[in-house]
Amino acid sequence: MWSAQRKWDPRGQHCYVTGGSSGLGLAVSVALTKGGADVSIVARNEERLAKALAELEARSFASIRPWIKYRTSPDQKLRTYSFSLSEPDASDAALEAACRDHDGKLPHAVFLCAGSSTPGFFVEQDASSLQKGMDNTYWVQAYTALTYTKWTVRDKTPGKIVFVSSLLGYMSMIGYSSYSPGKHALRGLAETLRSELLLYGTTVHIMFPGNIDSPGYVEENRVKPKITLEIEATDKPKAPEALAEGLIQGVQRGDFHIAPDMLSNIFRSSTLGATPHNNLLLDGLYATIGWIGLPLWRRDMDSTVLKHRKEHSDYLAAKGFFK
Ligand SMILES: NC(=O)C1=CN([C@@H]2O[C@H](COP(=O)(O)OP(=O)(O)OC[C@H]3O[C@@H](n4cnc5c(N)ncnc54)[C@H](OP(=O)(O)O)[C@@H]3O)[C@@H](O)[C@H]2O)C=CC1
Ligand SMILES: CCCCCCCCCCCCCCCC(=O)[C@@H](N)CO
Repeated sequence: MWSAQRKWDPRGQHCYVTGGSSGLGLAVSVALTKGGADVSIVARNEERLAKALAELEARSFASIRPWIKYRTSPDQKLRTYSFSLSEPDASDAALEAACRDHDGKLPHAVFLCAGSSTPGFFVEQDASSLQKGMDNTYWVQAYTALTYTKWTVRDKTPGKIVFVSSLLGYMSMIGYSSYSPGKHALRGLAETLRSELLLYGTTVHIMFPGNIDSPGYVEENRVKPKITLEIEATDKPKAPEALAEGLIQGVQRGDFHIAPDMLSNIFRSSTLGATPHNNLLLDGLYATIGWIGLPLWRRDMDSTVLKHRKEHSDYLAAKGFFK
């Protein structure tokens, strides 16, 4: 048969979604619930977790089965767990709690959507804010991946790990010194694991989305430098639901690097290295667009930054930076 591998089907699978109480993670949780999966959501804030669960359990009077909106069966287990995933012990405890509710069995797949961004100028950072940056990009996903890998190997069950990086895991620019490094680090981790976890039959994916129209995006924009906002304006935020669909389709196609839109594909194809292609022909096309377009874009961005010198200096002076 030509269609050698069957498409991944969430039905009946236990999916563990970190950051599932908001934005992309919530949209992924909804999509997986619609797909018939058991969904375990992990995040910190209990109120938001409760709201997310209410959303998953929402009823719709428009559907043929008027009491159910997303569920495909009354047997689906939809659960939430409050843990801080930037701590190693709490990450283990969260996974353990979700296993406990599934007869001790590990999730079939982990969707690592948790993360956050606090943009700002590098000169305004300190050791603690840079470390927090790594906590909220890299460690918040890496600890779970580590424990999940150990436990699946121990149980001799193959797993599935899906990381969420960002366009800022392919490139970077002014304002992202506390965020972009951790998102690049996730790429390095995913690349290592794609290779190493072949030993155990565990599959690894990583997505690189641009701006997401999420509560987290609203939050980060409150502190985002004006110049960063200006440069980013090209990348209109996308609906979490559309990106969640792109994420799940990418997993189903077996893409290692999941690029949910044109920009993501351009950056992906321009920085492939030894990363597997998604589509040899199209990747060549995207790389060509990038080869021409990216240097022009970067030159334009550099001149925008340079034009901002005076305003930036005034800003630092007003903050008392020079005294
Ligand atoms: N927003 C954007 O423009 C972009 C975002 N991304 C990435 O996509 C992912 C989703 O972003 P977005 O949809 O904006 O998400 P939101 O900021 O809307 O939600 C983030 C989720 O992660 C949880 N979370 C954050 N930190 C922790 C932690 N330490 N422990 C446990 N849970 C945590 C939050 O819950 P709680 O706070 O209650 O713990 C919440 O459920 C993130 O990894 C983000 O970096 C990538 C590209 C663009
Ligand atoms: C032909 C080539 C054209 C290139 C145009 C490139 C435009 C890029 C815009 C930058 C978008 C930054 C997204 C940040 C997402 C993110 O992770 C943050 N929201 C988190 O803080």
